[in-house]
Amino acid sequence: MKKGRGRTSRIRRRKLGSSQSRGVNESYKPEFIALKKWLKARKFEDTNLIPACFPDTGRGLMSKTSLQEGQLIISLPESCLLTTDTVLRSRLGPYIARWQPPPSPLLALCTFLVAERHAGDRSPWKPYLEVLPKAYTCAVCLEPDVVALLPRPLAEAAREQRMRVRELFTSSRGCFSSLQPLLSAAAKSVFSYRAFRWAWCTVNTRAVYMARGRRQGLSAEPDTCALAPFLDLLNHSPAVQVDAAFNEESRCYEVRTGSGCRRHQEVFICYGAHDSRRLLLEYGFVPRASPHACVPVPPDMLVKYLPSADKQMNKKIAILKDHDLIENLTFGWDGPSWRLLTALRLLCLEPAEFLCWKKVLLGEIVSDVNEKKSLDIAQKICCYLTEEASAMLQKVSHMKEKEMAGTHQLTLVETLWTEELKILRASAETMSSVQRLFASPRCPARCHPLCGCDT
Ligand SMILES: C[S@@+](CC[C@H](N)C(=O)[O-])C[C@H]1O[C@@H](n2cnc3c(N)ncnc32)[C@H](O)[C@@H]1O
Repeated sequence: MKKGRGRTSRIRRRKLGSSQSRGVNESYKPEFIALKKWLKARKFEDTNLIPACFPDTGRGLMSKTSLQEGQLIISLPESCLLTTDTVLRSRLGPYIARWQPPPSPLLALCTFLVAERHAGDRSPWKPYLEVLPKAYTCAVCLEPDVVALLPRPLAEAAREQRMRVRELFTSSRGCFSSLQPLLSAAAKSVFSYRAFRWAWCTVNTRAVYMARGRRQGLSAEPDTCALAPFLDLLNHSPAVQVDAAFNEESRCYEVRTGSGCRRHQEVFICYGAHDSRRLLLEYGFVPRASPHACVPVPPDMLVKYLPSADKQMNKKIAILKDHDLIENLTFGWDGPSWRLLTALRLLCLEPAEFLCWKKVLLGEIVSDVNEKKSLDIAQKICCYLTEEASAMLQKVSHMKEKEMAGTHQLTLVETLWTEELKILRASAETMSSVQRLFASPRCPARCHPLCGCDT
């Protein structure tokens, strides 16, 4: 019997499949039946994908058959897409066209979503609106107490996002009230901040990229978002490649798989090479064990463990700035990034070595002393960030116990810190093994990339 083809391995494989990715079919649900009927009426041809709920990723799309590399998996006719043309051609169009200053494409889409949701049964988009999430978890929706638990730069970005959405809402109030003749309730209550934020999150987390020219009646801001019913049930995986674009010939938005997919597995697309913090900020989720995940080092941490008396420090910092090496310095699953290590090597140069700074920027190792010092500093920074992550996790756990904020939001933050802690521990481990090599007087096995071995 061939290895891995026996009964035991089949059972093991089945168990793996069920715990990791097997989804529960949701296509029987009334909202999906209605959506399918609506799509069919708009000439959408049935696909091999069905809505399902997955243990790790929640609601997504499952393949009924195995998919080949390069296969067309969705082809959504233009009539199913919700774009600014949909808005301008709708009953809202003549009102929006009179707004001064002209609204951005984003504002037009958000306004349409709020008005159509309010229209309920009267909206031709009802079957689509019915399957949209009722609530979101991207940063703008997080409670202030939860935002305060995020890593500092992310908390700042979250507050900035909140301010931006608030500002867009406040500055558009006059425009919303002009829609009163179309509404069956007071414009103020229909266009509440909550309703507007829901619409903003819908566009931000679900729209596909579809660049179009400027439309009359709208501002000059880029018009790049289209809502794509059904297609927007696809979840993100950094591991897949897809080809997705509007096909001018077929007039359909098409998605082709770049990698195959087994029957009954979740089908993913890739939203971009985003790290976990960005995914939380923009999409409201944190993937587990993502290969793109990393922990950024705040620029002020770089010099925290270096002697303040270093007379060349200002020059070194200026060089790092000139060469764009002061930001995007990270720890990853396999240790400090090349950028981080290069920045530290430069900062750790002894006065006599300073003339070699160009070599450092080219990736050369100047001396064992410099290499060891850089690694020691990297380890200290990693240790500091590890302690910070552990302390934050304790805080989150305390808040969960005392029910001081929404459990779902707290769990999201907890997942982020837990993932970062895992990365930092993996990084520390890699650095320790290299440091051990440096500790031995002769180092016959200096073959790790961090060793700088050039054989
Ligand atoms: C375009 S929608 C995908 C469909 C969505 N899951 C749904 O039920 O409608 C994007 C949202 O799906 C969720 N999502 C996408 N990829 C995910 C993943 N790998 N793990 C967990 N949630 C994910 C996030 O909430 C994100 O904002």
